Amino acid sequence: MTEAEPSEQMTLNLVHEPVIARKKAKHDAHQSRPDASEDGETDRVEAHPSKRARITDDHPASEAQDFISSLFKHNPDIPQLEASEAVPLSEQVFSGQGFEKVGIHPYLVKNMKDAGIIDMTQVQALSIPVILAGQDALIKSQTGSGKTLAYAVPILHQLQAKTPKISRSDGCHALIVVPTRELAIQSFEWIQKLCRSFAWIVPGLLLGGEKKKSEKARVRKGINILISTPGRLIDHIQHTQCLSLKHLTWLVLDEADRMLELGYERDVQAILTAINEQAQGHHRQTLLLSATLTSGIEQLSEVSMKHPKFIDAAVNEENTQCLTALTTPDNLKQAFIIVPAKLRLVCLASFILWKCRYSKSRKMLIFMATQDMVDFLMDLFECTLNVPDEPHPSFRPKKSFSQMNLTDDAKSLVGTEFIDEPQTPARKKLVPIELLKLHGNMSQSERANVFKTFREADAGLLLCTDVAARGLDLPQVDWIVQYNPPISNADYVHRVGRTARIGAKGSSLIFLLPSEANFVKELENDNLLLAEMTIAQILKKLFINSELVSQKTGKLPHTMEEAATNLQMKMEAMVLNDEHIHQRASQAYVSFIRSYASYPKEVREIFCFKELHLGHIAKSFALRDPPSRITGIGKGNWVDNEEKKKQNLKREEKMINAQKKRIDQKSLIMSEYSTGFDGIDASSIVKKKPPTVKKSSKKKKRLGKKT
Ligand SMILES: Nc1ncnc2c1ncn2[C@@H]1O[C@H](COP(=O)(O)OP(=O)(O)OP(=O)(O)O)[C@@H](O)[C@H]1O
Repeated sequence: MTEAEPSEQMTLNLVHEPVIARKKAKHDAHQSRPDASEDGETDRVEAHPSKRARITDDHPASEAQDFISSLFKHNPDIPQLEASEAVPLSEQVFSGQGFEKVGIHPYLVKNMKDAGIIDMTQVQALSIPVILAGQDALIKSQTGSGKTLAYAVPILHQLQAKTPKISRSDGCHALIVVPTRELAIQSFEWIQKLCRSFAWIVPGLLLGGEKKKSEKARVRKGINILISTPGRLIDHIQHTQCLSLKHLTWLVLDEADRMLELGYERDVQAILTAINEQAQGHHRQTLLLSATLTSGIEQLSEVSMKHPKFIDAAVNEENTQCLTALTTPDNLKQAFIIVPAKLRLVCLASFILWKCRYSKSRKMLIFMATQDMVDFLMDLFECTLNVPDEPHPSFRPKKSFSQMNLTDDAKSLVGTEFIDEPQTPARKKLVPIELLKLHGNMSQSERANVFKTFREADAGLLLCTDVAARGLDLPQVDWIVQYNPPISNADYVHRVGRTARIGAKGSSLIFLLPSEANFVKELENDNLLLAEMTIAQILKKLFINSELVSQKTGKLPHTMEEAATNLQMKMEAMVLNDEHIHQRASQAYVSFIRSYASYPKEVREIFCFKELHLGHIAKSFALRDPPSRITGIGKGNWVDNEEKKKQNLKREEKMINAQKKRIDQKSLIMSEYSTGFDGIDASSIVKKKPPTVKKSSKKKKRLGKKT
């Protein structure tokens, strides 16, 4: 691969001494960092722990060195981070009180009991009485703490008690707006479960992806509790005359802070305008919920709520922090790893093998920056991690000790040394890793299928974009990996919140480039404390368990570096030889570069485009082409005849056109939250200016009031 190497030759040292030295230097202060290793190991990694480390006569050192590509050379240094003073906020999950305590209807209590829900969580105990009292509320509690039931239970309790009984012809009494289709489905399923004993209350779901005609027919029949995504809802408000909001009493905006971002505020404003027009004079209660409430939420509360009550489940006598403070579950172990660009891919693949094949923790979510990255890595891992290695055809393994019909005496003469030689691995039956992907550019039926499959699976790996970052309740996820960092601390909290839900244990790992190391500090400023994991910790597992032989010799690796190189080579060979995967790799690379260039300016100092070494980044996509060749931009004079040149130009043009659709971070993320609603220009609906998000310390203080 052609790379513009830095002038100074730097070699990444994978043996553990520097880490130990660093640990020593940090010593006392470092004790505040939790230990990253989730299986009770320390950070210590023996450089060459097993018999494979020995270089025999058949494998002279020079040959072993040959195996090592430039993966471990010319990498930037890994910065040493100071220990943090941050003290994470703690939030109690359960309240220790039953739902009867707040006067909830016994049938509702029974329906919850049937689903294994007995005691209220802290946020439920705080919110339900406020909602029952008819007050508007701004509700914040950590991810996975039961906010759905915190609003659904009191709404249903009041709906069933209405006299005369509500009927389908009334239209919508409660409207629940959520940012993604998956979250809409999930909330709908819960409301359906709770409604079981109240047959006259009809919940309904509008989320696009389904024919609008059949959605209209369902609206015409009558829906009392309507759950929808914003775009689709506006479409119906505009075009479905039978959608009646005149009896609307409850408006719930779940993931309220998300509703303020990325153009959603216009949709929300349009929904509020429609409700105000149709339900004039009718008492309305508005509830805004999220695990993170940014200061901008106050503008939304000002336009949509009257004298709202602020509920923060983390606030208690000891902790009086304001509503905008970030909290993660106590049972979540968070770690970061600083990986130079060239080693990113192999570290990710090794981490997947470690957690999804070699250990018991086997349900993992990996967040990526773009849809193209998800598509590419899905295909690449399917073809490499799930396909056993073929030994090199010319390789003739020596007979193993057990294959030689030696007498016991002869065996003792030969000695056990002989067994220790690296052999062609026995053709073990490979346990495939269940790979799934989820992003906003998939059909609704595909998305629904993946969501259902992953939710029900005991093990598996879901590669996804931020479409899965908010609200999704996926049981027993062991690991959250952020292969690309999020654009804000709040997004970090939502992503890691897909694990360690409702008191369960979970772990998370974020990959950072050396130039991005300050993101750890940024998180610490919000009292989010992460332990450091090292590259050696990950690659050690690959080496010990290696099923990957060298493509060159067909033999097992002798060192950790060699094991990593074998894996990287396998992936590079796949990209090189498979036109489809090569195309995907190139698109993924371009999409990554574009998304990186458009990080919001608040974090651009950390995610600085100029710090990217594009040649090294290309390696992290298993591409051997020089960057100019991948993007088609720049000098790269790499074709040797006119015909080929034309073909390549065409290919590049096609690729760049495809990329134009996903040109910046904002539109990228908007597409992730696509509601399935096409062809409507929100600006044509809303004339009123949306609430602008300003930072105001005074207002922050007001948000900080205790409930
Ligand atoms: N009182 C309870 N007891 C036991 N489990 C509960 C209780 N309330 C909710 N749960 C369960 O907790 C899980 C998380 O609930 P929910 O999805 O509502 O969390 P959330 O706070 O909305 O999370 P997020 O902020 O990620 O959206 C669900 O599986 C739900 O069934």
